[in-house]
Amino acid sequence: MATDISKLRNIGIIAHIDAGKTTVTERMLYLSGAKHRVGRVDHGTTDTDDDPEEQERGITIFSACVKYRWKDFDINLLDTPGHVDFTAEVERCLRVLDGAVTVFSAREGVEAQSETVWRQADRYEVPRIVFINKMDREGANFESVLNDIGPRLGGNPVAIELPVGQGPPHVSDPFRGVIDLIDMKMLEFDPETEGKQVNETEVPDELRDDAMLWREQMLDAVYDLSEDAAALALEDKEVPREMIVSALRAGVLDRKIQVVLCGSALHGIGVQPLMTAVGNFLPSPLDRPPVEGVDPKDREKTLVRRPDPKEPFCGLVFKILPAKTGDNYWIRVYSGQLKQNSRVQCPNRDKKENIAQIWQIHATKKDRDGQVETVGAGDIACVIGPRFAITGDTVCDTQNAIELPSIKFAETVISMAIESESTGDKKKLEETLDMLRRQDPTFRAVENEETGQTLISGMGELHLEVIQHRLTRDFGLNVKFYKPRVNYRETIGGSADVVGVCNRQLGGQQMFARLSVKVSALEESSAPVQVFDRLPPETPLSNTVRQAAMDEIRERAAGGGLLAGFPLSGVRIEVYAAEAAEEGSDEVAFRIAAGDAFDRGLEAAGPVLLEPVMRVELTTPEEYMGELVGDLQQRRAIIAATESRGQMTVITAHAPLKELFGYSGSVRSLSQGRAGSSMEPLNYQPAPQADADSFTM
Ligand SMILES: Nc1nc2c(ncn2[C@@H]2O[C@H](COP(=O)(O)OP(=O)(O)OP(=O)(O)O)[C@@H](O)[C@H]2O)c(=O)[nH]1
Repeated sequence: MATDISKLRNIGIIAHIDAGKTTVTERMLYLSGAKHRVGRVDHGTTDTDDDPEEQERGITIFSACVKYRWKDFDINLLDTPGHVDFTAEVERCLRVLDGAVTVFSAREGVEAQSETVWRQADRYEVPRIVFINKMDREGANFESVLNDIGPRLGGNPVAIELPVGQGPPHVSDPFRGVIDLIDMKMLEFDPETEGKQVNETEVPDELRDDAMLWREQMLDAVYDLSEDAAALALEDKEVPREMIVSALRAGVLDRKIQVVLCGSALHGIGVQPLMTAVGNFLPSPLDRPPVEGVDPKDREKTLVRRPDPKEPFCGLVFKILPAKTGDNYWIRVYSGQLKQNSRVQCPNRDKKENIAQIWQIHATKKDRDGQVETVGAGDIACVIGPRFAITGDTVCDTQNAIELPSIKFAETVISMAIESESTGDKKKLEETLDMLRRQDPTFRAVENEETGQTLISGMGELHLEVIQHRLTRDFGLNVKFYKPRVNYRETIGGSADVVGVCNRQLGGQQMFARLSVKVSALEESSAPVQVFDRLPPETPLSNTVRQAAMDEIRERAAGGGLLAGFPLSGVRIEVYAAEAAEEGSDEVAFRIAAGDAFDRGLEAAGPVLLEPVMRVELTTPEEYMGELVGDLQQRRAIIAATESRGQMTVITAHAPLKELFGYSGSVRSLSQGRAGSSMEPLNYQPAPQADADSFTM
């Protein structure tokens, strides 16, 4: 177990699909001494695991995070899927990792999806290093990828390696190793040992001038980052190696630069220097800012926790995996120590949780996975025992509670009603949905007691398809699925000034209240509803009556819009005048007037139905462009960008989700399987009038 936090690295590998994330990961685990497990990670074939220990314990190794040692560093490598349809998975990893290796393909370079993950990493302020993979591929071009990182991603790459040759064996100057620009050594990786054996030699004469030029470029970056190094350079003195490394490290940690390395993970070239670079240039938990949260008892109060074992314990649940022996809770510990057989607080659920067992999952056989008694600040571990927390929840010391910001996941955009075919299955379905919901924070399931159906919601058609398969195939449930529909929202088109009135006999008494309300549309139609009490101080209302009127408006707004009760957004409601009578102007009267004002205001401001719009990315050979664009236009899509990348054209379009059901299948058939598509929620936009009318007819 790691005790020296300064040597601990919590990292993820982020990349476009196919850039080689899995291959790089596998190679790192292999080189650090792990058993080679190709194919398991991305194919999810853990159910065929032949490791009896894994089966017995029901823990799926390599699913969330593995620990390995490289030199004197302890690395926690988090698994991040590259597929944009599951960006939530990437979000949760970015939240708990300290640094990342971004992998690009030397052939395809910076792809659209690389931009998505790069920007996600920017948002979480994650320091990065870059690995340009697939240097052995035909058409590999190190310099062109390097030069794209600035303009396309806003990065500032600094090469610390230079490839020796590029491309496959049959080209005149194939890729065969790298030159380390810091130590000015040539590194070659023996294919006989799958690259395990590294031969270090002097830089050959014919490459020396070129390498010196590249080293100068690297040193220019060092001078910008370190005054001491710049001063030495001015005096024409050699900058010591340690100073170069520490200046580059500081630059990476401050997110001013990204050091760049290259290789071919598939052929075991260049991976050891990458592993060393993870230790040298990526942050330890001590290098990251302390975490901030709020005091659950006084949410105005900000609390801070440092990665110090002496601080009170706090951690974040970032992944939950079901297991026969009790769900596996993956926790990043931010401060203090988490102890086995202890109880911790989960402020998000207002519950106490048991910590029955703590496991560390090692990648190497010699370190055997093991149960540990404690896990310290900065580290990541798998815990068995909790029952209430869901992904994104905080767990903390019961006496020193703190609630960390939860992981933000996008709202669901698609729903489907489901129903168990037999009453016997009903309970099992409920339990399974509950388990899936805890595992997957972007999945919702709400039971409708009137119809007995459950409405499940997710991030897209593919997401619900995956859930559907899991329910029927993995859990053997007999479930009926209805047609999916998009999740609409409601807003208003304009503004209105209205008066809500209550003037009626109720229980033999005359009730009276009038409330003047201004309703207006917010600029952002998806912004939460704002309700303001702007009644002047001289208003003749008691605090309770006034509060009742405001509560009524807030409750009505939370109940949804006028068209069909879909969630309401983008609306501001200001209550600015009230009139009461001598008698009969109590809470009930003002609640009635407030409800009336709400309805009139929304009606007068013009209710608008909003539909989810997706950002679609389509990659196709030129010849299918016409047909695919025609198909997109029929789906009410707006083409936002068209770009040619090598032999492929990449189209970015914005289209309503309602028109995209079955889209990936249609792309495949229109292009004979040659084009591919991916989509992610973009925003909400007004739906066609006919759709809105269908709810009011
Ligand atoms: N020639 C060559 N092929 C590579 C290299 N690295 C990976 N590949 C191949 O590229 C393909 C994609 O590699 P993966 O490691 O699965 O890529 P990934 O980024 O993990 O892809 P996803 O899991 O789909 O996100 C596979 O066929 C690999 O064998 C490399 O260095 N050289």
